Order: sequence, then C-alpha cells, then structure tokens
Amino acid sequence: MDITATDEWAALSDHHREVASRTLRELFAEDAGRGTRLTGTAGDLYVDWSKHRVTDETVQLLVALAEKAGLPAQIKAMFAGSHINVTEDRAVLHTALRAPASVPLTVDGQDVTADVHAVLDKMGDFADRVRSGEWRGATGERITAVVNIGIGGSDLGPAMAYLALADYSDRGLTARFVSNIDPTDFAEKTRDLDPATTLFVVCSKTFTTLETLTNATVARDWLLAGVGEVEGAVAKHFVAVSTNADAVAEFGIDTDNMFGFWDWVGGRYSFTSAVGLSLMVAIGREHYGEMLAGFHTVDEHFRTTPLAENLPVLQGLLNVWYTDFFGAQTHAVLPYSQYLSRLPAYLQQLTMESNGKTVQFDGEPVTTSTGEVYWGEPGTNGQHAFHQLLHQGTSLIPADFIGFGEPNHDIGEMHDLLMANMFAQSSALAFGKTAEEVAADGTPAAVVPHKVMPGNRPSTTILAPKLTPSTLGQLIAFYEHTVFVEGVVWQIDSFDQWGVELGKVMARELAPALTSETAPEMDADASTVALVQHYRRLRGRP
Ligand SMILES: O=P(O)(O)OC[C@H]1O[C@H](O)[C@H](O)[C@@H](O)[C@@H]1O
Repeated sequence: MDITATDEWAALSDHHREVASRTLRELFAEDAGRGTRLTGTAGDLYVDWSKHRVTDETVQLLVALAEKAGLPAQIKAMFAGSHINVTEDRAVLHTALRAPASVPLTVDGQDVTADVHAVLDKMGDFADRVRSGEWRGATGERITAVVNIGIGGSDLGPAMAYLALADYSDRGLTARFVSNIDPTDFAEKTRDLDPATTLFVVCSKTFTTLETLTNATVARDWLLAGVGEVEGAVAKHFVAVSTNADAVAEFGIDTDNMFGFWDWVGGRYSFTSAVGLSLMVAIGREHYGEMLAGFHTVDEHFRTTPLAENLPVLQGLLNVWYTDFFGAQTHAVLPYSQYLSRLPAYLQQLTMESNGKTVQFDGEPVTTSTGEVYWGEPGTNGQHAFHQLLHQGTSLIPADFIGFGEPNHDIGEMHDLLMANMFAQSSALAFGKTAEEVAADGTPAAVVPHKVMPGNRPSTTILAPKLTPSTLGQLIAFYEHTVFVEGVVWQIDSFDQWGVELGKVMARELAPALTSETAPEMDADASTVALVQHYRRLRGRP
C-alpha cells in the first residue's frame, strides 16, 4: 500500500498547512487546558505531549492514519506471535520475554511461556550463585567482575541499564562491557581485573559476530595466561548467551553454561532475553524481575489502550507527523539523569536500525521519509553544548525530555535545580521570546534580533517518580513500541537489518589485504585501494 495515496494522508497534508502556520503560544493562549489535557500516564510514566504542534484534530487525523495503516491488527499480530518480521519470516515476541508465567502463549508449536521462564529461572540461579560466591573461578576464588562480551543488541541494553541502575548493583561486583573490535576496548576494560576472579559472558544471538568472537578468543587467552592451563578454566570463567548452541560448543563453552533465546527475539529487542544476564548478575534477580515487570506494564498499556490514549502510539504518530509533514530529520533525547547517559546510544540502535529503511513490506520503495537520526546527551550538559542549535538553529528537532521526581542522590538543592533546568528548556523551546520582550529587557536594538528566541519547537516530557528498575523497564518499552508504530505507518519491516550485512562481508574480504606480508593484489575501488596502501605504509608493511 502507498500510505501517501490514502485519503487519511491527504487529510493530514491539508491539515498540516493550517497547523504549520500556528504557534504554540497561540495554541496555549486559546486553550490553556491543553497543558493538562494533552497528557497521559502509562504505568508510572507521566507523558506531557502538550508542547507539540498539534490540535485535537491533528491527533484524530493521525489516529485515523494509524488505523488505515492497520496498526490495531498489527499490534494484535505482534503479541500473538504472527510472523510480522516478513523478510525473515519470523515472529516478533520480545513482549513475551517479560510476560508473567501465568500468561500462556504457544507459537509455531513452541510453548513460549514455559521456555521463557525456564531460561529466566536458570539465569536467576546462576546470578544467585555468582553473587553469593558459590560459583567460583578455576583457582577457587570468588568472582568479583563480570565482563559481557557482545556488540549491538548484545551489548547496548545491559550496558545502558547497568549504568542506569548503578544504585541497585552489588558494589562488590563490577560489570564491564566489551564490544568494540578495537583492541583498546578489551585492554582498557580488563586492565585492572584479575583473571582468577573474572567471569566472561559471551553474548551473541548468532555467535558468528566477528567482533564478539574475536574479543572472546582474546579473553580466553587472557584468562589462560592469568590462571594457567587449569582444568576446567574455560568452563568456570565463561558462559554464553546465544541462540546458536552448536557455535557455542565449538568455541569451547559447555552448553550447560549457555543461556538460550530464540529467533523471534530481534537483536535490538533482546535486552529482556538472556542478553540481560550480566545485568541480572549485577543487580540481582529481584531487581531484574522488577525491571521485567516494568516492561510488562507498558506492554499491556500498548496492547490494550485505545489508540488515541495510547502513549507509545501517540509518540510514534507525532514522530511521523514531524518526519513526514514538517521534514524533521533528527530527534533529540535529553535525559535529565546522569545515570541515563547511555540511553541515547541504546535508542540509536533501537530506532535507527529498525526504521532506517527504503523498502516497504511488499518490496516496493517507500513513499515517505522514514527513520529519524536519534541523538542526545544528558541534561544539563547538553544545554552548554548543543542546545543553542535547538533554540535558534534552522532545523526543527523534536526533543524528548526525561526526568524524575525523586533523585537517586539527594544532595542539597541539586535535583531541584536539575529539574528546573529541564522544565525551563522545554518551555523556552516551545514559547521562545519575542523581539518586543527582548527589547523590553533593555537590549540594544542592534542585538535584539540575535536574542529573539523563535520558539514553536516541539517536545515531549516524560516524568517518572524515580529511576528504578521498574521505571527503566517502562521507559524502554515505551520507546520500543513507538518504533513499531512508526514502522507500521511507514509500511516497513522494523525487525530486519539487511543494511548492516554488506559492510560485514566486505570487512572480512578486505582484512587479508591489510595483514598480508607482501603487497596485496586488490579488487576494490580506487579510494579503498589508496587508503589500504596508506594504512600499510603506516603499519610499516610493503
Ligand atoms: O548478537 P549478535 O548475533 O552477535 O549480533 C550483534 C548485532 O550485530 C548485527 O550486526 C546486527 O546489526 C545487530 O542487530 C545485532 O544486535
């Protein structure tokens, strides 16, 4: 289907002309009630979307578009385990990873509920044994460091959450995350670790990823150099998280120490699968369970709430509104929490790998813009760096402000000042400051135009009581479903990622030309040949 050829799209195009000429100042002046009316809650998340360039009619029209695109049926299909990942012919069931054991689900003959909870129990037992000191290294010492080796979806979720939930971690047990094939990553993350007390979690859905297998091999050498060729050293210091038991066994990890998941969990949606193992070891099974329950709360909100009050649906539709009707290309994520400093990186994979597509489900080229470039930094740091462009630049950049009522560390007035900054930023973006207001401050006439704040820059504010395992889970589920909503409207498969394959194949093909002892014969483009030659000179190779 060409979504842009529908009456619903045409109605939105007409409506856009009208709304684009309105300002948030006007919209609020006409309807002060929108500050409380255009808000909602999902679990503990209070979401204020009143500072968006929309009217009630916009929302109705966007919801009509979502209906036309088949969103209600697609939501049902996802939760039921239909193969909505059409290009890989797979179900998409990350929501089943956090559903309670009491919710039965059988898909393609698999008792999904039983399998999910069997792995969760196994993870919980393992986490208990490591945390209690029952699980020991090859020389009999207690484990004090867990190093997750994985990349992309096998890294970003637990790495982001480990930072976010630092206050919930057992401080006697450090977790580290090695992802990059840059040797610096492994070297830096292990430089102060003792092999005898370090446990590696090799985390890879496919167990074929070059970066992860290379780092895992390096880790095995580092371990054996440290503890010696002690009987069972690898078994005591390596566990695996994967869907590929054969490759795990081939690497030399006992499959009894493997935590499985399934092909219906996409890499970037795998955080709540066994991929969360290192996090569970760090924060313990109870906190981990609270996080899963938080995810489930928002999953249920998404599954059962009518579209017009469904917060991930609204957020996803607003993203479509700006991307396709206002021509926005990027989206800022501004957590007012230092603990959420890796959230933008996590969301980059979730959103951009999901919706960076140019072809529809049906193989036809897309007819809309798709995807947004997600980026951001914690507030208030971003204010002193890039907010200038948000306020006075020429691009329209929708922003998400994320804050919490209760601080994790209550020191003087610091948290109140942090939050005052957050509220001030979204207000300044929305309402700006006119030339008259600037002049009234006594600003010299020549400077007035420079100090005018255009305003009319949209944002969502998400406010939660406190950053906890539960609210973190709720927040991530909110974003996951937002991405899905956009994908359905754009008629794209948000669960495949064919675009990353070519570069991987080419890197493997190119590697021998970099490492060969003699000058290589290269069958590559002229730029790449010249770059490789220059690199070889830098490395002292012929
Ligand atoms: O978990 P793995 O199989 O090692 O994959 C790790 C990552 O690499 C791939 O290139 C994909 O683009 C990601 O979606 C995935 O999360």
